[in-house]
Amino acid sequence: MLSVSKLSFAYEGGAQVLDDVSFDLKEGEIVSLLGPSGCGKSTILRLIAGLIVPQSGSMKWKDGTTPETGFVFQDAALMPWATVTENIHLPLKLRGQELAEGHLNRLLAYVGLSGLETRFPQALSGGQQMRVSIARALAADATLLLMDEPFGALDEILRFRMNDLMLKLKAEQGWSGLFVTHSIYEAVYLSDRILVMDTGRIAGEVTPGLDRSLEAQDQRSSQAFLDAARQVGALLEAGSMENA
Ligand SMILES: Nc1ncnc2c1ncn2[C@@H]1O[C@H](COP(=O)(O)OP(=O)(O)OP(=O)(O)O)[C@@H](O)[C@H]1O
Repeated sequence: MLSVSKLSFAYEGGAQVLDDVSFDLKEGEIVSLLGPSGCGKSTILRLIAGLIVPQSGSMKWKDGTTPETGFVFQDAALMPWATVTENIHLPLKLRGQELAEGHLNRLLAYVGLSGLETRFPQALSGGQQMRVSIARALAADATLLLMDEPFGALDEILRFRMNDLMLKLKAEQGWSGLFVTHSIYEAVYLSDRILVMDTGRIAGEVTPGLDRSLEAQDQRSSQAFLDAARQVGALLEAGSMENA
């Protein structure tokens, strides 16, 4: 779906943030970017979203066309004056498009928000707000989701539930995702591949290869899970030793 090659980037007047970053994202894959604070994870998402432009390197989309992209951020970033339905609708409305009622209802059911259509964000829990944010990202039939620590502010139980929801949605809808997280366990559970970053570069790649036919609990306690977590930990540790 996307081939990123030798991407280098520095913010204006600042030091080099990314140095020669290359990776691929295949269709239907969730790839996580994991690494220490300030290593450049969000910058990669911003480059892919086209919000900033690299000084060198290339990003090539399959067939040469940018896919329909949805964004999910750490803060659900909902409009406080708009209901659940209106918030989900908003990005499409801004583009002059309507969301068919059947599609809206399906999305609400997917993310478990049926019955809360007329609620305002302040009357929703953190997890419910995040689910509105996910439904909003999916409303335009996104084929790529760019997610920047979407569950960082949630407690662990809710985070597990949201991780399961993402896997269910991905299995049903087939989008691809680039996912920034600080959590090794979340990355291992959610990802087809994990790109472990060091300052401005990709230090290594881990492929968890979990057996998705197992129950969530069994996946999380499987040998494959533990091995992947250990590999990610070792790559992070090696990076931090190098920078010490
Ligand atoms: N708008 C900006 N102008 C100048 N420097 C910036 C800007 N945004 C980020 N940076 C710097 O670029 C580097 C990478 O930032 P980035 O947000 O990509 O890191 P990150 O890995 O996502 O960090 P975190 O995990 O803390 O969110 C950091 O040193 C940061 O201070």
